[in-house]
Amino acid sequence: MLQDSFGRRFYYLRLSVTDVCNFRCSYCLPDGYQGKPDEAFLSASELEAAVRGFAQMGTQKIRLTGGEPGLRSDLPEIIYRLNRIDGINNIAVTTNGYKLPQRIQHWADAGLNHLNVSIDSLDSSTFHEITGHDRLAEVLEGLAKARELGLTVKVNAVLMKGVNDDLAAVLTWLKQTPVTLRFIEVMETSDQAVFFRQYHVRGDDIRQSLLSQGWQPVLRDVAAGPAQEFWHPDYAGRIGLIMPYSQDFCATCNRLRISSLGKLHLCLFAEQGIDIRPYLQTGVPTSELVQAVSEYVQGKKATHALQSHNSGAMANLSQIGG
Ligand SMILES: Nc1nc2c(ncn2[C@@H]2O[C@H](COP(=O)(O)OP(=O)(O)OP(=O)(O)O)[C@@H](O)[C@H]2O)c(=O)[nH]1
Ligand SMILES: C[S@@+](CC[C@H](N)C(=O)[O-])C[C@H]1O[C@@H](n2cnc3c(N)ncnc32)[C@H](O)[C@@H]1O
Ligand code: SF4
Ligand code: SF4
Repeated sequence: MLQDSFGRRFYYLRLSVTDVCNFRCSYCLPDGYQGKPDEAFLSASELEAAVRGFAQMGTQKIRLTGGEPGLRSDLPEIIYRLNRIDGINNIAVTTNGYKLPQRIQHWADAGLNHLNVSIDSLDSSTFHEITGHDRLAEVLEGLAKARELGLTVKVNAVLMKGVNDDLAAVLTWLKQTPVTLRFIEVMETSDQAVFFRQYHVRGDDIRQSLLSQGWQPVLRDVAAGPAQEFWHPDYAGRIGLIMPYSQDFCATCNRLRISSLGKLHLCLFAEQGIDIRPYLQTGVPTSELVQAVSEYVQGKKATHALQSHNSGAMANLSQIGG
């Protein structure tokens, strides 16, 4: 089992399948995608080779992210291939929900079991303002379809002071809607220092408010993401908080990341990654990947350095998929 020098084990692998995105979220790509859309992103067979290796090292859960993973036309094939690998029991996608009603059936047919959809506001004009797209209704329709297809569905909302930090509106929605909505504290990246200063708000006030209203913490699974989740007997949905600025956030880190160009990153805010693409080629034994990763992971740091405004190489989260 893959383990770092602090005894943390890695059950969860996040794969960015593209860094291209069609949205312009204010906290991520406010001017839209600026890179080259024809970069050589890892192919379905390279992704499969990577996941075979990581499954041998104890990975149980794969999340496909981006950029916008839905822009990869071979996403159903990728899901299908990864889903058949021994040891992998969870395949998840994080998406902005663009054309979700048309796409979700294909993803579900390929074996997707979990879907996280970014919905920063349940008000359509605020959603439009944040993302640059007037598509809230489409995204909500896709989300409902995903639930009908039996997927576990979660919603991500990046918490922004004065924009979407109204807990009451979210609670009204969760009363009847059986999904988990997670507020994510906005994280500072090198492109977005000014935005961060203006909009960052701590999730802890929401946590206190939830506890005082009878919400109770949910126990985390070993392969769970970083959210602290809460449930309430009077609500169909749950609420989660992702608070990277809170103490000990990184103590339970159980995940590694591979960028769309094949670099393994030990942390979302690492300075660099190592190129693992050479290990993913036909004829290269999986043991070579396993050895390289097992050695590299020993260099994983205890925590990020966001408190000192150091975001490592992270200009924006679309580079590696959050
Ligand atoms: N700092 C930090 N933020 C993270 C980490 N993992 C997830 N996040 C943040 O949470 C956001 C939402 O993550 P998702 O892609 O929905 O995945 P997840 O939270 O692991 O999802 P579940 O597996 O469903 O719990 C990411 O885009 C990041 O903004 C992490 O390891 N470190
Ligand atoms: C980078 S996106 C990639 C997947 C897909 N495009 C989406 O938006 O769901 C993954 C998640 O990162 C979150 N995110 C992006 N930039 C962020 C930031 N600076 N701080 C916190 N979360 C951020 C987004 O809200 C989204 O939920
Ligand atoms: S958060 Fe996701 S949808 Fe929004 S710009 Fe970034 S990558 Fe695109
Ligand atoms: S910031 Fe880095 S160390 Fe901390 S939880 Fe995220 S990936 Fe893990």
